[in-house]
Formats: sequence, structure tokens, C-alpha cells
Amino acid sequence: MTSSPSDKQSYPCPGLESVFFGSVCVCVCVCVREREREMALSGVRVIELAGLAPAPFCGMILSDFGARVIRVDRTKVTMAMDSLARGKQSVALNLKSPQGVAVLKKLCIQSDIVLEPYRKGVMEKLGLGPEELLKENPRLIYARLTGYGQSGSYAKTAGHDINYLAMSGLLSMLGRSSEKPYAPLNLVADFAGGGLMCALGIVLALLERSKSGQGQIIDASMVEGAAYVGSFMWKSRSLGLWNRPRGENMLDSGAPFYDTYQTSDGKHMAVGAIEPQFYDQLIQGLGLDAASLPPQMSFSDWPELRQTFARVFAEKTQAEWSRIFDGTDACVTPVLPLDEAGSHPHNRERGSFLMDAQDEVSPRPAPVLSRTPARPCLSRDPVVGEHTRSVLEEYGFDPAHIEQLLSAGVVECNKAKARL
Ligand SMILES: C[C@H](CCC[C@H](C)C(=O)SCCNC(=O)CCNC(=O)[C@H](O)C(C)(C)COP(=O)(O)OP(=O)(O)OC[C@H]1O[C@@H](n2cnc3c(N)ncnc32)[C@H](O)[C@@H]1OP(=O)(O)O)[C@H]1CC[C@H]2[C@@H]3[C@H](O)C[C@@H]4C[C@H](O)CC[C@]4(C)[C@H]3C[C@H](O)[C@]12C
Repeated sequence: MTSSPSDKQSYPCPGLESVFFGSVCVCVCVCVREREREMALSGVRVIELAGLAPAPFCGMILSDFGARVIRVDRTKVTMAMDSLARGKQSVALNLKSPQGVAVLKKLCIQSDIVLEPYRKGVMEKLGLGPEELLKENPRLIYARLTGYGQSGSYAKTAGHDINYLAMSGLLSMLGRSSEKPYAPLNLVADFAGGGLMCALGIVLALLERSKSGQGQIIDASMVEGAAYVGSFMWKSRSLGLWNRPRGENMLDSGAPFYDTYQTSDGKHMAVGAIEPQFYDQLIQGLGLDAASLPPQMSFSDWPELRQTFARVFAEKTQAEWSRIFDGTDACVTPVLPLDEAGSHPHNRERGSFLMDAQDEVSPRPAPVLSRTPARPCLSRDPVVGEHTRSVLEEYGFDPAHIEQLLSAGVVECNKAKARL
């Protein structure tokens, strides 16, 4: 990814007209109505209660694919911590006031989905539990995204990704030989097993509602979501894939042909040459004589084989190795940093990354639907409370009531600051 405006590269914005005037990227964000009309989740209304990371990711997925996502933020906060806010609108509402609870109730019962990120019992305490809301709107899909689920002794316990990953069983398998378990960022529980799994649950419930006309409650536990994502680890044990200690198996950094290697310029190459026919191409690309090497699957020789690969990879730069292996089936690819992934030729050809109106590059929504693709909004994220008035008016609050809520501090209306 370019760092200076002068050598900015163009990023095709799917479904958006992006025009470069010199170094200024002008993204004409398809208007909200236009976006909603053409996408899989067009017309679906979501109330997302502001959470930390999993729920915001779930909300962003729904928004990218056309849903109208209204995030309910706390009042008296200077900035939203939601970096996954694209396409969302923000209402600032104080739920510590009975009037605030009444406002949220009215928003929820007029929506299709409520997405709440709090620990068990919080919404019930507010009088906004599923029983309450589903009574008023039987079509409501009430998504509850938590760490431990709505039952069990940990249900009210605080936690974060690493705790849920640990409780899922998967963390015990992650880490190199003779090292302690290692959590891969907050990817597996927060995002894969949390936000993404919850989005799947919501779409499943929407599909079911199209037949039954009924809403339902989604109990999305990140422990269970992460474990479910890792089902292969449980169900492939009979194949003998995980018989050895952590870090000594084929896919957990034990195998020299499934690992990363440093190149002479301090970068790295990723090697995934599992099948014999691909492994042969790896050996060929490295310029090694297969006859002089131990057999690929000789576990006891893996440390020696790894040393050989490490020595050879250290002889050339990442670009040189990419030229050698590009176009082969050796399953060898450059380890790209975030700010280079978007400009790799393959990713550029597909438009796998996009640039928003703030010149920020991020992944485009996946997967790509051929007829109703996601059309992510690329204009700036909402300011906390930016849409309070317009949303309340749209949801049937009269102007005098809105003014009263404002003056009572139940809601807040904030304006976006002009960008200089
Ligand atoms: C965002 C960055 C990445 C974080 C990812 C991290 C690794 C995770 O794993 S996130 C997943 C966390 N777990 C869950 O989401 C599971 C379900 N949720 C919970 O279990 C809990 O919510 C909880 C444990 C996460 C938090 O518990 P808490 O007690 O705080 O809250 P709850 O019990 O849920 O109750 C909510 C209460 O709030 C009331 N409420 C809700 N809405 C409103 C409203 N609108 N008005 C008024 N009141 C409201 C509600 O009624 C409840 O009240 P009661 O309790 O009375 O019932 C982050 C990574 C680093 C962070 C930054 C860093 O920490 C530095 C700063 C620290 C500073 O304090 C904040 C800013 C930081 C910059 C901080 C910012 C971000 O968090 C990070 C960048």
C-alpha cells in the first residue's frame, strides 16, 4: 500500500465510483437507499448495542451486505471505539434512565434484529430481555453475543478472546514446540467464532422467519463458536493429525514443509507443500537434490530438513523467491504485511482490498455474491450520536418529544467535525 499521496494506487471500490483527482480519492459512496436496494440484506433493520469487537464486526458484516445498522452508543463518550463502523448510523442513548430504556424498546420492536454484546442478564435488568421484546414484536431476531453463552457457571463472568479460546480447547493446540500456548491475535473467538458466527445465526434466523414468520433468540457463545470453527481438530484426530505434542504435528508448525522461513532481506516466505507432487516442486524451486534429503514424512528428520530449508531460504530475498515460485504448485507465497497485501498483483486484480474516503485500506467484504454483491459504504464512520435525531424521527418520535429527551440528557445529538 502506498504511504504517500503522490504514488497512490487506485483501489477498485466495488459498486462505488472512485475517481482520483491527483492524489485525492473521491469515493462517491452510493447513497444509503441505493445501497440497500441492491443487496442480500436490503431492508433489514438492525439495532446494534455498542460493544467491544465481536458485535461491531457482526454489525459491519450485516451493514456491508445491505442491512441498515443503527448502533446505540452511550452518551457522554467522546469517541466510539468501534473501528468496524462502516455503513452504520449512531444514536447516543442513556440506558441508565427509564426514558432511555423506553426509547430503546421502541427502536427494537420496530426493527428486525437486536444485537446485544453484554454479559448475561444485563438486558433483562433493563427490562429489555427477549421475553419482553418478543412479546411486542414476535418477528424480532434477538442476537445475544457473549463469551460463555446464556447459561452455565461462567455465563456472568468477564472475559476476552484469549479466555474463550482457552475454554474452547483450541488454545491448547496453538504454539510452537516447547513453547507455551499462543493466541493468534483476537481472531478466533472474537471474530471467527464470535462476530462471524453470530452473523451466520442472524442470517439463518432471517431465512427461517421468511417461512415461519417467527423471530427467535440467538445464543452466540464465543467459546462454542470458536470450538465449532475448530471442529476439524476434533474430527480429524482419527487421521492421526494431532497425535504428537503441540508444535510437532504437520499443521501446527511441526512439519518443515508447512512453516515460514526468513529470507535474506529479513522478510518471510510461507510454505504449505503438503502433497508429494507439490513437495517435489518445493524441493525443485529450492534447488535441492531430493535424493540427498530424508523422506518428506520422516518425522524424526523434520528438524534437520527444517534447518536445510532455513539455510536455503536465507540465501535470496523475498522478491527473488516469489519470482521462483510464482506460477508453480510448490505452495510457496510471500508473507505480506497488512500495508502490502492490497497491492500484491493477485489481490489487486481481484480488488480484494478497498480504500475508503479517508484513504484507509481495508479488506472488501467476503464472499462475493455474483448478483447481489456487498456494497460497503466507504464514507467516514459515524460520530457518536450523529444520527440520533433523524433516526428517532424515522422511528416515530415527535419533534417535541425528541427535544425533551435531548434537554433531559436521555439522548445526545452530535455533529461530525469538518475535516480540514
Ligand atoms: C476494542 C478493542 C479490542 C477488544 C477485544 C478484546 C480482546 C475482546 O475479546 S472483546 C470481547 C469481550 N467479551 C464480550 O464481548 C463478551 C460479552 N460481554 C461481556 O462479557 C461484558 O460486556 C464485558 C466483560 C466485555 C464487559 O463487562 P462490563 O462489566 O464492562 O459490561 P457488562 O457487564 O456487559 O454491562 C454493560 C453495562 O453497561 C450498561 N450500558 C450499556 N449500554 C449503555 C448505554 N447506552 N447507556 C448507559 N449504560 C449502558 C449496561 O446497562 C450495563 O450496566 P450494568 O453493569 O449496570 O448492568 C480494545 C482493546 C484495548 C482497548 C483500549 C484499552 O483498554 C485502553 C483504553 C481503556 C479505557 O478504559 C477505554 C478506552 C481504551 C482506549 C480501550 C478501548 C477498547 O476497549 C480497546 C481498543
